[in-house]
Amino acid sequence: MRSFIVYVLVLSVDFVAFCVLDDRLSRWSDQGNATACLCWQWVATGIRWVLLSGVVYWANTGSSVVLKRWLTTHCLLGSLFKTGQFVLLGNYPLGTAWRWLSNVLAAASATLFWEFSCPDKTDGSNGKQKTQKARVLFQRVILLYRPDYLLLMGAFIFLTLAVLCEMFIPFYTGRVIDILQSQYQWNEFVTAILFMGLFSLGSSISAGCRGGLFMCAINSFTFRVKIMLFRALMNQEIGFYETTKTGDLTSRLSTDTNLMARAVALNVNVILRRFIKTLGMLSLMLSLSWKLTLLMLMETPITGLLQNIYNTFYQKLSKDVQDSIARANDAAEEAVSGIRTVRGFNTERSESRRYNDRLMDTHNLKNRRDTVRAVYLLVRRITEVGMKVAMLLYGRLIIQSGQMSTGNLVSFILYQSDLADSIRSLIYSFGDMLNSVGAAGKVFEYLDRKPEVSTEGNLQPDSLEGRVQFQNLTFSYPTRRDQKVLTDFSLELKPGQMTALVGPSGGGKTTCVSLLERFYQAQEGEILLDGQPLQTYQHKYLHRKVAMVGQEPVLFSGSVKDNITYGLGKCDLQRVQDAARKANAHGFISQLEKGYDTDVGERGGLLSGGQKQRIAIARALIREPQVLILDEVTSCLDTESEQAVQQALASCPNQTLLVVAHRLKTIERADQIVVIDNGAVIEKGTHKELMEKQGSYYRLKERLFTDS
Ligand SMILES: Nc1ncnc2c1ncn2[C@@H]1O[C@H](COP(=O)(O)OP(=O)(O)OP(=O)(O)O)[C@@H](O)[C@H]1O
Repeated sequence: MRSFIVYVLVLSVDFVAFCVLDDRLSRWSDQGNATACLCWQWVATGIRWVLLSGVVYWANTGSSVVLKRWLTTHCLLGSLFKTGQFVLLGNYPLGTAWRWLSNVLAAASATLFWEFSCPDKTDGSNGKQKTQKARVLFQRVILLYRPDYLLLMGAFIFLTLAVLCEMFIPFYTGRVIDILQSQYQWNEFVTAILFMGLFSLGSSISAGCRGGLFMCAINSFTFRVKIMLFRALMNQEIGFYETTKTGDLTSRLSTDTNLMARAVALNVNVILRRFIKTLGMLSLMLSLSWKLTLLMLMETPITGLLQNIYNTFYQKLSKDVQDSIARANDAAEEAVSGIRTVRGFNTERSESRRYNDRLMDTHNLKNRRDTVRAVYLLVRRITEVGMKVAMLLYGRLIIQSGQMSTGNLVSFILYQSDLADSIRSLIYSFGDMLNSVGAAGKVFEYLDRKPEVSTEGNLQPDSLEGRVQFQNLTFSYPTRRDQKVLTDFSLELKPGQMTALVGPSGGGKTTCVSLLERFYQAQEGEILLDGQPLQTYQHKYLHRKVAMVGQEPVLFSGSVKDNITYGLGKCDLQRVQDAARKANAHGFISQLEKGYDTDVGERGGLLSGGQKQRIAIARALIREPQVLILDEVTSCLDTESEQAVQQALASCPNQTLLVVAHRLKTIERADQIVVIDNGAVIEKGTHKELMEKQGSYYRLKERLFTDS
């Protein structure tokens, strides 16, 4: 309400001041002294500005930036407008009230333009920080381009050449028209045509070279960044993958790296090209007619405002479309990768519906985005036509007064449409560049991310006993920080001994294994291997010495041999076969069509669950680990295979063996059975001891192992 009163007060004071000052202005005008009129106009502007600022200061409206800007624009614009009018026409065709109203409207649109195009950077630190961040990101992208500087430099040279050549084509078109209109000399005409042809050819060749070099630079940049990003992602801890959506990661790798490459090469290409062209064309246009140029430049703020409003809406909607496409892709990927479950539960229709709904979202968003674009194009065309009409009318005037030839007007109009395109494209590319730099920000976020579970240890002792101590571990998963899975958990695994973890489902057995594999970092306590904290060991060394076979063994596409030697590089076949024999896998592998060279299919899809499990065991055994972890491995194995595997494991007397098992046979022969429930050890001992005790293990045995 207070602001409203202030605005009304300011407008009233302004109206009175305007009337009084305008009276004086009219008198100068009546005397026909245009120069004195213009000078008085500027003096009046100063007086009004001081007066209105005084009112705002007196009303103590705080630091209303919009009001101050409006005031300045409101006072200044009239004078600027009239100066332009004076320069172009030299008279004042409007009455006092109309002039005041046109002043108000012009100032309001200028303020709006100001607000949209240059959001306040001093108002809050946010805008400033954003710009600064964009600048830093941009610099980083440029630095990443370092290996391609030569290509970029070549591209920029061709860019400049292409633009220079392009600029002279309309000029010579106008000349040819002028020559044709006069009693021309044949050689004059041929020379003009020849120049036009030469400049066209030069522009095409240079543009081609420029495009090629830029594309080369972009491709090589994208290739490098993708590799860097993938490497950085591979180093992240498991928790990172649990908290980040797969769709996000793939879109960083595919879309954002491309956008980032475009940020510099394509946008800078466009911006520079357009900038050089704009400057060149402006100087050529000024030389043709500075009055027409001035008139034409009046379109720029309107074009800028339109483009800026459009960019804001369009970019937001484009982002929404991207997100919705990612959601639709997620739904499709989930259904395809879980097709067996989908079929098993007869959910084909509901999965199709889910995908359909998400696609529908994308479709609606795309429609909205395209409508915004259509409206923008319509308004833009109307503005363009309006400006063209104004220019032709004014052009007629100056041709009639002999200040310009027809050919020059044709050249000018050709330049004008090009210039309008250049300015629009400059504004768009600038917005797009900021957008692309935003994508770069997301890529850098992952590139800079330090994994929470460090892999930077460097301890690699020659011999390892394999004594593992879990010391007072407290742990909760990154996705559920408030739910403690292990509380003050302590346990020792002795070398040469087999420890079996048992307990009700969800008790925390697999969590212990995951911590020993360093998939996660406990919040409190630590795990020692031979008395040294696990994180001090070198990453590669640790995973050679501590090997695990998980609940659901994952194989990668490739041969059986590739999968067994996974991560070891070259290994001779004998070693591979020995490991396969220990895992009771050699028999079935030998019967496969190509033996160890047989392809296992994507994720090992061409093998049975038990076969995959045995290959996974062979993959762990070939490393001859000092600590071997088997997490419910035997669940997929038949009794015969299980016995064979047990025997093989018994043949490594010094190995520390940690087994999570549900089969009594596996557990019975363990040196130590540990019952885990609710993230804590509730009972410990040999099978015999625990049975005699008739505690948790005894009850668990009754409940869980009766099938054995
Ligand atoms: N990645 C995860 N993120 C969040 N919570 C998890 C995760 N994995 C397991 N949990 C939770 O941690 C608890 C312990 O799970 P854990 O897998 O260690 O149990 P378990 O004893 O191995 O069970 P099971 O015998 O069924 O395999 C459970 O409550 C489970 O829901």
